[in-house]
Amino acid sequence: MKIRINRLHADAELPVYAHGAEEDAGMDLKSLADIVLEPNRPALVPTGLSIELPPGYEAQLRPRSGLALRHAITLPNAPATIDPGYRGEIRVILLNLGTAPYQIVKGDRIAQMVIARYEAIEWEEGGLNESTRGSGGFGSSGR
Ligand SMILES: O=c1ccn([C@H]2C[C@H](O)[C@@H](COP(=O)(O)OP(=O)(O)OP(=O)(O)O)O2)c(=O)[nH]1
Repeated sequence: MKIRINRLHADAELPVYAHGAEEDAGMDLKSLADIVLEPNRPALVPTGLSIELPPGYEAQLRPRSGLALRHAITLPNAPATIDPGYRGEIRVILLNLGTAPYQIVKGDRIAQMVIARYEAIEWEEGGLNESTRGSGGFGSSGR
């Protein structure tokens, strides 16, 4: 499917699948700025992109596993939600869980974006059907 996208800055780059749409779920998002990530200080990183998702679709932003493993860089709000009605710039909240500052350079791939369908639901109040689990949870079935 086609999704409308705007570059809000001449240097903004469209997200791409690294191995093609058949093999990847996530497209890499690139930073539009040089930013130093200080340990334990969330930073808002611009992408220079805005999109128009059809109703029933969201974009989810997720960490890149390489950055997470090698540099302890994550998205504290992952999976971040980009709503179909949002027309502003997509920005990525990055958090450095390491102990040393980490330099993000303009053009670095900082996160991945997955386009996902969701159900728009209405609540129906009333009796709930019985189930085997019932109200058990939080380890009730043992280790
Ligand atoms: O990492 C993120 C998270 C959100 N957004 C944008 C798109 C999203 O549609 C909008 C609102 O996000 P969210 O609903 O998570 O924010 P909120 O804290 O609940 O604020 P709001 O009251 O604006 O909904 O902000 C981003 O660009 N990056």
